[in-house]
Amino acid sequence: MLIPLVQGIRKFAMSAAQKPQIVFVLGAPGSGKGTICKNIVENYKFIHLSAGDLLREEQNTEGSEHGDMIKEYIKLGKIVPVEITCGLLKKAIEKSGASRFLVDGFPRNQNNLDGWEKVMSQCVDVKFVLFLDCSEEVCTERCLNRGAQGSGRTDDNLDSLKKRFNTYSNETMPIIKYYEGKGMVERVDSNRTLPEIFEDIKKIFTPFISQS
Ligand SMILES: Nc1ncnc2c1ncn2[C@@H]1O[C@H](COP(=O)(O)OP(=O)(O)O)[C@@H](O)[C@H]1O
Ligand SMILES: Nc1ccn([C@@H]2O[C@H](COP(=O)(O)OP(=O)(O)O)[C@@H](O)[C@H]2O)c(=O)n1
Ligand SMILES: [Mg+2]
Repeated sequence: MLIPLVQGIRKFAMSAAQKPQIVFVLGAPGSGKGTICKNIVENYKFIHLSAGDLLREEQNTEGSEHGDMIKEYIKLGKIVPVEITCGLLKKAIEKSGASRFLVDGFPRNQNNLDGWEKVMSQCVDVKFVLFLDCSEEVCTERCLNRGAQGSGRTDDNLDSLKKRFNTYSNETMPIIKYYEGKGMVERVDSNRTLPEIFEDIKKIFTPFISQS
C-alpha cells in the first residue's frame, strides 16, 4: 500500500515542479520592458514573450480574423480582449516547451488578469512581477525616439502615446497594485542608464534562479 502512495506523492511533486515558471514584466510604454527582457534572456535561461509583439505578428498574419481589430486597438492604445492575447501566449508557451518565461506587457488590465487566471492558473506558476518604474516624461521621449529611429510602429507618436499612458494609469497600475498587495512585485527604477538597471536585475534574478 505504501509504495503506490509514495509513487503518487512523487508524481504530484514532479508535476508541480514541472509547471512552467512565469515572470510578468510590466511598466509604462517605453519603460524598457523589451530591452531589459533581452538582457535577462542573454544572462538567464528564460524565453521572452512580448504580448505586444505577438499581437503585431497576429495583426500581420494573412487571413487572421482579428487583424483589423488588433490594428485599431493598438493605434488607440486600447487593450485587446484577453481571449486573443492569452490564446497567443498559451500557444507560444506550449509550443516552446521551455520551463521559464518572461511575459512582457501582460496582464495589462482586469480583463487580461481574469482571462489568464481562468485559462492558465492551473498549468503555470507565476513567480513575481518585474515592475519597471519610469516617469512619463522619460518614457515619452524614448518612444518618440524609437519612432524616429524607424520602429515602424503606428503607436510611437504623441497622439497614440497620450492614449497609451491613460490606459497605463487607469488600467495597468491597478494590476501592479494588486500584485503589490500580494507581495509579488520587484520594482526597478528604469529612469536610469541600462548598466545601472542591469545591476538591479542581477540582484533579483541571480537569487531567484539559484532558489528555484
Ligand atoms: N534605460 C534606458 N536608457 C535609454 N534608452 C532606453 C533605456 N531602456 C530602453 N531604452 C530605449 O527606449 C526605447 C523603448 O524601450 P523598449 O525596451 O522598447 O520599452 P518598452 O518595451 O517598455 O516599450 C527603445 O528605443 C530602447 O532602445
Ligand atoms: N496585453 C496586451 C499588450 C499589448 N496590447 C496592445 O499592444 C500595444 C503595444 O503594446 P507593447 O507592449 O508592444 O508596447 P510597449 O509598452 O512595449 O511600448 C498596446 O498599447 C495595446 O494596444 C494589448 O492590447 N494587450
Ligand atoms: Mg515593448
